[in-house]
Amino acid sequence: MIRRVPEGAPIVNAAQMRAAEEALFATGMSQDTLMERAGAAVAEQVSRLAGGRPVLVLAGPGNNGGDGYVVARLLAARSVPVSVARFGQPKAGAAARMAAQWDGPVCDLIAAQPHPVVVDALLGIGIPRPFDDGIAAKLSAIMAAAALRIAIDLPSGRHADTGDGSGRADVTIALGALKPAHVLGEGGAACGHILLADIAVPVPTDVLTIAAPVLPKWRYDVNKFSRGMIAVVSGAMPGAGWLAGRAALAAGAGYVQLVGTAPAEGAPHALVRRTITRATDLEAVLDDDRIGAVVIGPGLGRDEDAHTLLDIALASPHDLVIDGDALTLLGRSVAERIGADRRRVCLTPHAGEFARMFDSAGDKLTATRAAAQASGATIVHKGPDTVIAYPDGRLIVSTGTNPGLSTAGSGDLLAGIIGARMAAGDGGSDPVAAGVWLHARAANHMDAVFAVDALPDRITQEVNACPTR
Ligand SMILES: NC(=O)C1=CN([C@@H]2O[C@H](COP(=O)(O)OP(=O)(O)OC[C@H]3O[C@@H](n4cnc5c(N)ncnc54)[C@H](OP(=O)(O)O)[C@@H]3O)[C@@H](O)[C@H]2O)[C@@H](O)CC1
Ligand SMILES: [K+]
Repeated sequence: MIRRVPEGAPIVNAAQMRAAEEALFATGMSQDTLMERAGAAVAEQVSRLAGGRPVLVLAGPGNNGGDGYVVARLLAARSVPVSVARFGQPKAGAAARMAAQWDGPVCDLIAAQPHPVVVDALLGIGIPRPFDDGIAAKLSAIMAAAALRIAIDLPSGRHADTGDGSGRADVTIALGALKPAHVLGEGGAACGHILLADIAVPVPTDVLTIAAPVLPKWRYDVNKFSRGMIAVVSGAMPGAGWLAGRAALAAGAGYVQLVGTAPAEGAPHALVRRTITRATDLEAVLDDDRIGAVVIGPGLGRDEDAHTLLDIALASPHDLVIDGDALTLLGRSVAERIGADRRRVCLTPHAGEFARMFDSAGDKLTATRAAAQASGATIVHKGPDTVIAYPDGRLIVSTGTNPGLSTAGSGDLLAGIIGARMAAGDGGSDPVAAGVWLHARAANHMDAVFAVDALPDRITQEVNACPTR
């Protein structure tokens, strides 16, 4: 299943969400009004998704439970069959006032009967404590019997900032903004499809989910160099370099050179093969100011030649995409090796490579942002939750991608696509995010199992479908 996650949506942690709500309350808005607004947005979605099936709302003691009582009332007003299973006494304030307005069927959670549609309003962004054994068993029976589980804000039991915990849902309706739990790791997967309810709470943040890119428009006099000339440095395993080069062509590059000491037999004809006799010959190949970006790392190996090739690429003035073995060769000296000059450097580590270069303790958003700021590079920290961090502190998260992308060669394609977009010139949206989006989008249009050799054609279709500016 490919999870749907809203594009270009803000992501904030629980403390930031509370601060945003407090700022709104300080302008005179009441908590009841905001809760009514949240409940209305959720009820609208639940009534659409339930399709007339009976709904059970599980209402907890906090404001998440308060939202649940509003949802129950608004569903009943739409003639949806609905009842409430209460967990704990609603706390004083808006939650208690909303509970008092529910005059429909209600029972204690422990006595609840199975329903086809369950709305989980037990716990939201409050810090969750584990449920006691009886409640946990009842909850899991109710959830297992439901055909559709819709969580308000978070699947109850998940920690908003980390996603740790045990709740699950088929659909999660995030209120006001996404939280890290919606996008990171196992917690993200546990949320199912994510809908974002706009409850008009301004949430200032520089962390967003990825959005469809706008690509730069070609000038009337476009040529193969201005479309983007890429040098893909190929190493001990030339197949990886071919994949990167093939993906660069697929993503719109005008001229892709595959440079390496191993003869590139069998590579697609559209790739310009430059077989060099010694690794040091790379210097002459890169002495070409038409080159828009150099991709190095896929299949590079870690031998002496690999070191030489990487040294030469780093010494060149070109924008760089550094992937695979080249990341491992850089290791902890990445910041000093890539230097602080004005060219753009993009590093594309998976979790293991990231840990060899940077401190990976803590959550992925914080660790990736710190790494980008320390190195001055844009970092694509790959995984089921790919985090792109820019040196200025911004973060973009790509999640919900076809798990079929987790295969050897997939990262080689990504490096090539990003290289192509970096070399394509200015005018569109950020080239690194564009590359990540194209890669994920192409994969989402494939079946669950596919060979990466088949992906470039799909990448081209995605490029052609993108708007230009
Ligand atoms: N702020 C606003 O105006 C708006 C907020 N909105 C909504 O509010 C939600 C946040 O509300 P919230 O802060 O009340 O936290 P929430 O997660 O509902 O409850 C925490 C409570 O649960 C309790 N508890 C925890 N674990 C437990 C356990 N195992 N067993 C028993 N109890 C347990 C915990 O108890 P404690 O640990 O404090 O003893 C605490 O009392 C947010 O997600 C959104 O849905 C929207 O309406 C928009 C307007
Ligand atoms: K919930």
